[in-house]
Order: sequence, then structure tokens, then C-alpha cells
Amino acid sequence: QVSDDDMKTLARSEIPTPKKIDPDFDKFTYPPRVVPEFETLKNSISIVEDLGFISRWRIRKETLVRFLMMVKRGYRNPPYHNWMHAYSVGHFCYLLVKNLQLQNFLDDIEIFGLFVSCLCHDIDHRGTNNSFQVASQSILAALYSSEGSVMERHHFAQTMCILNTEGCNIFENLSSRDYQHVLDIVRDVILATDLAHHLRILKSLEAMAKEGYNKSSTKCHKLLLCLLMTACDLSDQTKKWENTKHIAALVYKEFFSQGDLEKAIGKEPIEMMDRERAKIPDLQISFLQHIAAPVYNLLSDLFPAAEPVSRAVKENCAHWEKIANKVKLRRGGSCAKMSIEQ
Ligand SMILES: Cc1nc2ccc(C(=O)NCC(C)C)cc2n2c(-c3cc(OC(C)(C)C)ccc3Cl)nnc12
Ligand SMILES: [Mg+2]
Ligand SMILES: [Zn+2]
Repeated sequence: QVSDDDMKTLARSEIPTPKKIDPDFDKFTYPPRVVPEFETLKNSISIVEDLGFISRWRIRKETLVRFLMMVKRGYRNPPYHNWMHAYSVGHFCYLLVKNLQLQNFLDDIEIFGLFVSCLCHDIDHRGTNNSFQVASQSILAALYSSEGSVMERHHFAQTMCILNTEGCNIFENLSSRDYQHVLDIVRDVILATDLAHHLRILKSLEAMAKEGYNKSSTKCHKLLLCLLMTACDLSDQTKKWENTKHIAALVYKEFFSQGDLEKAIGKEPIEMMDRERAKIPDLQISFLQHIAAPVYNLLSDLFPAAEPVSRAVKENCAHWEKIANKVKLRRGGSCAKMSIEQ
């Protein structure tokens, strides 16, 4: 529960316009993680207001504040999958709306559902992935492993719990048709954050980018929502190198902790989660080349204005390659140096 006076304080406090938060707040280059955590709720309200959701969907201010406080509290504190990840993902959704004129491609309710999904998509993440749930026979695996996407189903279930909590339902003033529709969107979009789901629809995404987006096709709307969600989820890779490097440190801190847990229960972790074996630069080059870059290439195929974002990912990948080569050089080079000196 969130305390009422905290909620009332935030509900009454003056909400800054995005430009007042930072003149570059709506630019692709702006790094959302620079703000201290205590400012993220105020900023989230500012984004909701600036996107016109409060008037369009008749959201009561107090309901919005309680909802956001519950969502933020719904996150635990693993190194990467915490509230600051969700906040940065939600901020990138804001950037997409402001820079790519999404309203010409998606319905208003889809954009609203996408933004809410961004904030909620990893709620109650424990810093371990789907295969760990099954390997450790967790409660969540017992609940959801027969359908797959164990964590993502849990994130959606937690989101529904918050919406069903007294005074927290930001969808309360939607028509029953819109209400059902937005819940379907949030469900589909949160389930789309399972890497396995993204890999399953990759061919369809490539076909859509090739044939061109058809605004009257429901299939295109669904595929675009999944692509945009994944682009938001990976958006740390679109910022300058310092951010990318910092995020990799957080991701591997989380991965290696899972690897330690797997060893403790007698399971061999995969290389990327084994702190004894993982070569982070090589792993990041592979992740950026095979998973992240294709997402932003598809995005810029559909939205030329997203090209700078796609370029930023490639630059970050090049940075990892320089590091990987230096490591190789030092390993390989030192032998060469020794043989010359001998
Ligand atoms: C910096 C960075 N490195 C990563 C390195 C590896 C992997 C990984 O899971 N590799 C598994 C093998 C089988 C390919 C994910 C990484 N990752 C993610 C991420 C993305 C996710 O899924 C979507 C959003 C759908 C792509 C889901 C979970 C996560 Cl943690 N976010 N940032 C990162
Ligand atoms: Mg996730
Ligand atoms: Zn995420």
C-alpha cells in the first residue's frame, strides 16, 4: 500500500513540463537514468500529462499517483531489472511518441497501452530469467511454465493486481470496450518482452518492414507494438557509450548472480551467466549484432527519423569491438612481444 499523505503530497505538487525537467528531455540522446530515483515519479506524471493521457482517458490525478507509486513499489532491487529500468523504458516510449509521430501509425489506445506496459513490463522481477524459474522449480514456474513466458506472465498478473487495487485503476474511466481493449494490449505487449517471443516474430517483423506498414491491418498494429516495446526495453543501448558500459555492468552483475545460484543448486550455468567463463565484450558484441541492432534497423526501416538511434547502437557495438581487439592483442600480443625480446 502507498501512504495517503505521500500520495496527496505528490498529487498536489506542481508537475514540471518536460522541457523544465531538461531542455533535451524529448530528444533521443537524453539519458533518462541521470535523474535521481526520487524524481522519477514526478517525471512520469509529467510524461503522462505531456502525452495528453490525463485528459484523453480522464485519469484522476490521485489515481495516477497511487498507480505509479504501486508500480514503482512493485519492483524489487536486482542490479538491472529494477524500477530505474522500467522508468528508462517508459521514457523511451515517450521519445518514440514525440519523435516518430506514432499517432499516424497506431490508435490512441494502443499508444496508451504501450506506455503503461513499458512501466509495468518487468514488475516483481527477481533478477533471474525464465529458464532459472523452471530449473529452480520456483512458484512462478509452477504457475506458468506450461504456457511459457513464465516471468512475463507474472509481470502481467502483478500489473492486473495493481489495477484491481482500490483507487489505483487508471483505466477506470474508459468505456467497457476500451477497457477490455487496453487490457488485451497490455497483456500482448508485456508477453512480447519475452526474448523467445521476439525471436519467434522476427521473420514477420522483417516482412512488415519490407512490404511497408499497413495502417488498416490489425496484424501490423500488433507487430509494430511488439517491435516498439522491444525497442524501449533495449533503449539503454541507444545512448552514449558511458551509459551502455554502465548497463552492461548491471546486466552481468545480475546474470552472474543467477549463475552463482545455478551452481549452488547443482546446475551448470550457460557461459554468459558464468563469471568464470563469460567474456563480456564478445558477449555484448554478439548481443548487439544479433539482437539489439536488428531491432533498431527494423525501427529505422519503418521510421527514418529513428536512424540516429540505430547508428548509436552500431557505435556502441564498435566500441565493444575495440575493447575485444585490445584484449586479444594483449593476450596474443604479449606472446609476440616476448618472442621478439628473446
Ligand atoms: C545489455 C544487454 N545484454 C544482454 C545480453 C544477453 C541477453 C540474453 O538474454 N541473451 C539470451 C541468449 C539466449 C540470446 C540479454 C541482454 N540484455 C537485455 C535483455 C533483453 C531481453 O529481451 C528483449 C528485450 C526482447 C530483447 C530480455 C532480457 C534481457 Cl536481460 N537487455 N539488455 C541486455
Ligand atoms: Mg522482462
Ligand atoms: Zn525489461
